[in-house]
Amino acid sequence: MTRVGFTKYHGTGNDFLVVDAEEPVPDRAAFAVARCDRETGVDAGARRGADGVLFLGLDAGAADAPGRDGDGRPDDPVRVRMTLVQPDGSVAEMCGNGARCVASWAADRTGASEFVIGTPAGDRRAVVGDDGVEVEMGRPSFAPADVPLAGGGPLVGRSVEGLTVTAVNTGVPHAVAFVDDLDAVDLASVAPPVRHADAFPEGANVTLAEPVAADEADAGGARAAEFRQRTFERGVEDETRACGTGAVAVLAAARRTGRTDRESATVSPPGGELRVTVPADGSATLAGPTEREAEGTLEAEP
Ligand SMILES: N[C@@H](CCC[C@H](N)C(=O)O)C(=O)O
Repeated sequence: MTRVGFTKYHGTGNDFLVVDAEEPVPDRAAFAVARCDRETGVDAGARRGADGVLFLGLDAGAADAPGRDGDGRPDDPVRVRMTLVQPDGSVAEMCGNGARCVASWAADRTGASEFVIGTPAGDRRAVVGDDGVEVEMGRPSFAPADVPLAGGGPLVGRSVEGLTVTAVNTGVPHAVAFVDDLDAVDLASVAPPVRHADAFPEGANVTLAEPVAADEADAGGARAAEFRQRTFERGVEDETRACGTGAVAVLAAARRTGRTDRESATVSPPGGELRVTVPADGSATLAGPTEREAEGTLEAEP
């Protein structure tokens, strides 16, 4: 039996097995389905199983010590190719917390601190610093073709399966609903009908957000600076401890629906605290801590 090496990382509780893309895994979907299972999957790190497997490829030469090219200029950022295979075997176009873990893994491997991560949603720059990892997340889009939506115009503050949602693509589709009491919602019951609604031909992650703070000077204004977040993830088919594309979706939807006019906010999923920016013009960013939890080997064929 062939064995492959893995490392486990998490970003604010969103946990991933990381496997070098060179490793001989014959069926990545079957590997992810088996290893991510919360009951029977990999017993490593804080929780058994995982929210996905990141198959990563470092570009040739990236493992060299970082420094300066022969001409004295700093090296170009190291390129890493990222493929996230989810617990149901599907491949996600983008994953914000996954991308933060990718940068941590690449930093541990190379000693570099700046990376360009190649994802199916496009290239994303990432910087590893003392207080965490920041990733560029691209521009959130509400355009029906981008989300994607089944038809009509943008879906902003409209009822889908009983939940008032705003649909936005932040690398993957999210249906964002603002609620007064996040803890009062039975997400496991409310989310699946929205996740599978006809409005979303490719499905959607379902993200709930509760605005929790507006400073005194802003009383009465649309200036929420902090949100709590919960996300039911497509591909995991369950609630996760954190979702980075979801955190960006919260601020993008809050701006779009007039709940805040701030370009930056703190978004807190159950697993920790994320810093998000959504500028009026330009790429969103996502920043927060990551942690390397465990490493080992696994049979390549489950
Ligand atoms: N956990 C992720 C999102 C992963 C993709 C999602 N489940 C989907 O299929 O759209 C994040 O941190 O962004």
